[in-house]
Amino acid sequence: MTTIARKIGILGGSFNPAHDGHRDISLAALAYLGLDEVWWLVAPQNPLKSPVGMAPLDARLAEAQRVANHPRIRVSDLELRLGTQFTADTLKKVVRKYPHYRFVWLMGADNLAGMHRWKDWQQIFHLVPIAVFDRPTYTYRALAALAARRFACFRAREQAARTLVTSQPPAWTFVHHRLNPISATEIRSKRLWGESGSRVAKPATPR
Ligand SMILES: Nc1ncnc2c1ncn2[C@@H]1O[C@H](COP(=O)(O)OP(=O)(O)OP(=O)(O)O)[C@@H](O)[C@H]1O
Ligand SMILES: O=C(O)c1ccc[n+]([C@@H]2O[C@H](COP(=O)([O-])O)[C@@H](O)[C@H]2O)c1
Repeated sequence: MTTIARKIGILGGSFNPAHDGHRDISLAALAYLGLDEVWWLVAPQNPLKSPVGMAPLDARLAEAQRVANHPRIRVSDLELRLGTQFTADTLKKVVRKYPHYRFVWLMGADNLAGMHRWKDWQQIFHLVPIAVFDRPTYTYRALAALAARRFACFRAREQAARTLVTSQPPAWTFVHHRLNPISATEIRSKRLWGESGSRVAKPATPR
């Protein structure tokens, strides 16, 4: 009897805080990519972002759990437990730790646009397949970026998205879906300034 490997999408992020944009692309990933689960890997600290204004990991995990609210979205502190900060290192360890699972890295178009600044970014393409979800204002920048151009010949048709997770990397696709303009930056600025526009004495931490 052959066992069918579980298909897992990994959405790495700062989740400072988590919001419906994360949930929307996770639900789209479950449906379009035919996944069993999506794991939200809440990053202790994105190496390219400032730690200033980054809420404590525990608070971000708790808020992510509240926002995810779905039986097939798991919120995880795996990077903390693995002791990794860079995605290439995380994915190497994850693939080794779960040899019977199949993984696909999920990210928004803004991340593809800047991926050539990540440590060992080309290695990431060789570790797992990648699904990029369109995001308002980033479509062109993402598809014109160095990562998209360098791996252009490994781009799979969107219609073949269901087979992406079991494809041999490098393999990636760009998913068009119902766009959501929300961002954590916008949420943080509203919390800091209040709806009236006057500055309020609220910390930039999740509720
Ligand atoms: N509205 C959205 N549409 C598509 N992808 C998104 C959206 N929001 C976040 N993502 C993706 O989710 C992942 C984690 O994002 P992150 O936690 O940094 O949220 P963010 O809203 O981009 O935060 P910030 O505004 O602080 O940079 C990234 O791959 C990002 O591209
Ligand atoms: O590995 C890197 O060099 C690297 C640089 C920037 C971002 N990342 C990862 O990209 C994911 C998205 O980050 P963020 O802050 O945009 O949500 C998250 O898992 C980060 O750890 C990784």
